[in-house]
Amino acid sequence: MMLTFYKYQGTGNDFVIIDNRQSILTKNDTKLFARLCDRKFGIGADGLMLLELPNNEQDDFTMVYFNADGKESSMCGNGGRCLVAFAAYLGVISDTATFTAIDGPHKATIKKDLVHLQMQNVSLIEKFDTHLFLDTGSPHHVTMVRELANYDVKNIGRKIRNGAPYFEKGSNVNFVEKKQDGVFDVRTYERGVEDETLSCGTGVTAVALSMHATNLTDRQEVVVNTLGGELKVTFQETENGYENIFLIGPAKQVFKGEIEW
Ligand SMILES: N[C@@H](CCC[C@H](N)C(=O)O)C(=O)O
Repeated sequence: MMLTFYKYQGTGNDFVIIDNRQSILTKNDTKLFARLCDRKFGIGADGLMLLELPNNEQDDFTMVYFNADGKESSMCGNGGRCLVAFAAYLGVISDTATFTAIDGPHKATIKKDLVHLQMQNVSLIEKFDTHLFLDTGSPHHVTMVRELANYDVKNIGRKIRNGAPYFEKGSNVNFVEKKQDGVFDVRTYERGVEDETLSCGTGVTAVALSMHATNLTDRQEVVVNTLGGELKVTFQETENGYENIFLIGPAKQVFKGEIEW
């Protein structure tokens, strides 16, 4: 049997997307998802998403996200932006979307080819001597480094991801360098891909909030450069933490295809 799929990328974080409104696949098809994400034996991607029917009257669709290892995971910011672009391509939405992902409800708008995705509020940023830790829909360890371009993200990231206090559950790990006020470079080791990816949207969001929380910028509009391109994060600091957080950037369809399954 042939399965129709779509390939999308958001600043180089790439995804297989399947229109699952007819429930052709289930969440238990984890071996299939891992095979489709495999860069040698499948299509190749950092993750896979199912666009499913909404579970309530407000939503346009439901987002279900799996890492490249085939396991369902927490929120994917770049994935969410790509799924909004896919929903527009399908005609499920025009230029605004309301959908639910594993971390709760999201709103998004498409403006001039950029997807503005609202992320969950963040009330807790844990500060340690060497790093910060926060959850922006997915868990993120954020640490400042020098000479980011030459940094061994894969090996040092893997060690932190597997070490205390994260162990098997893991964390994504972001290495950051300040470029100028309100502009930061980041490279991310992603849990579930178990490698560096070109970009991580929840990671970029975590970096922007962390930089503000540690006074490395007082701007509430932060530019974060990833290896795959530029993302912007806007937010408001309130007495409850950070609210009205938006992750803003491009999301492009790369190709459509069919694969035997
Ligand atoms: N690439 C993502 C994050 C995907 C989830 C992550 N790998 C995890 O398991 O925590 C993004 O753009 O946010």
